[in-house]
Amino acid sequence: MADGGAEATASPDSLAGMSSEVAPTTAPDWPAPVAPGPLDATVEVPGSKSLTNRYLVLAALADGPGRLRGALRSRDTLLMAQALRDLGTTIEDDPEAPGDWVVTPGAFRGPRAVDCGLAGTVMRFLPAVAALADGEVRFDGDAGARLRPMGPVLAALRALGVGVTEHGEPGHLPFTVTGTGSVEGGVVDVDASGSSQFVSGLLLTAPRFARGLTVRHTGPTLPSLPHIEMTVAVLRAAGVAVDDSVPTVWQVEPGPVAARDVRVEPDLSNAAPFLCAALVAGGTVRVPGWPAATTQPGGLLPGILEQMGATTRLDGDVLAVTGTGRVRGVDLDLHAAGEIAPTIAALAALADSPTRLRGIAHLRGHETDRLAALSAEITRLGGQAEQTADGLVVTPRPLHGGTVRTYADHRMATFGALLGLAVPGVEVQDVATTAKTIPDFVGLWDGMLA
Ligand SMILES: O=C(O)C1=C[C@@H](OP(=O)(O)O)[C@@H](O)[C@H](O)C1
Ligand SMILES: C=C(OP(=O)(O)O)C(=O)O
Repeated sequence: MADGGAEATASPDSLAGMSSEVAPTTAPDWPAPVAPGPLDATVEVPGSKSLTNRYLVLAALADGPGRLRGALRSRDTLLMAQALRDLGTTIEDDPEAPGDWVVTPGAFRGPRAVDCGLAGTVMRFLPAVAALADGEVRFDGDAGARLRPMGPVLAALRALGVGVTEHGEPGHLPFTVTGTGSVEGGVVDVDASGSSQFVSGLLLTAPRFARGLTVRHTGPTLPSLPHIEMTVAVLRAAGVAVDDSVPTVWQVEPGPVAARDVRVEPDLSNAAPFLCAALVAGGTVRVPGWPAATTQPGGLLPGILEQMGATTRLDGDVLAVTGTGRVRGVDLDLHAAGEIAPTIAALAALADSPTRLRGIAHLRGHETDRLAALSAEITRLGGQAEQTADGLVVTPRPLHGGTVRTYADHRMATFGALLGLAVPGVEVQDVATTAKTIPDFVGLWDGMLA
């Protein structure tokens, strides 16, 4: 089971190799169900993608075996696990504790090839790990992954003396990192206006650099700060000293990464379409396991949904969102929580007044150009949505049925599902793309409506 070995659960792993280019042509469009009436549902949302992939990387860098409980098993996390295995880490299921991953660190090895799929976390978090390997590590992914920005990560590694060879468009996959077994570290400037993951990916491996690492952000904007705070929090929880007292500068001390036994929070961004369903259909949707405090950007959802007309209540660890079927438009700066923008855009298209979403220019480099995709798909169904320099303006109009194109983007599929709750005749192309972060999306959606 070490070194590239298959894990015991065969079926979820088969998702990891699933090509998002192939899926759309083989699967029929999914008829998105119309809400049967006001909802009264409890939805158990699987683990957080962002936390699972951070914990996997830190466990592989740790000073002994660790355990992840409640880890997400989806395409992005299975790709991360497989890549770490290929690099020398042992990641196994525990037959005594189904769902747990037991991670035993090993020396990182090259030459190897990493399949990033379309996962930003894999393509941005693993190049720094590969710099610790003793040989070449080639990175590539889906056709769509080759469009996603990578330049600042590659420039930072080069500035740190790590060998990087680009094989295609400069600043994009595919590329090769040539590790020598160690990285000196020091100080590096990074323009992270395109993605917070450029910073997170350097910080996660930084404690294993000989001198640690100081990362200074140089760009005009910084998206997804909660995700960087998440990186800092998981590092600190593993005993790593991180100074983030100066805004947009992060200083990671060199030192051991403690092996840990961690439980992964539910994915609050994946909870979003279910919670939003209560606003669209009326009634109440509950999500158990809601953390009292979190660095996930989905923690902002209760406040946002209240602005859009919901009432929310946290009862112990159960978040309940209640809607009336009427949605209010909003003016929102989503730079901290860009990954929930497609879901909020669906609400906006069904609202009773216009919505402006700001601060999300970087969504043009997500799984697809999400501003273009959202504008095109809202328009396709008869709505009105225009791109701005840094977001979208959505002006509600009566929508009609039609096929929502998903562009290999899981959040475009859940966007389509949400519209379908209120608009008869919506079909979602390639709903299987949801497997990127939530493999049983259709089952959970049907269960919520049953
Ligand atoms: O670090 C992470 O886990 C993530 C950071 C964010 O990326 P961007 O800063 O590129 O938006 C987010 O959108 C993505 O879904 C996950
Ligand atoms: C932007 C996203 O993913 P990634 O981690 O691939 O960047 C997302 O899940 O919305």
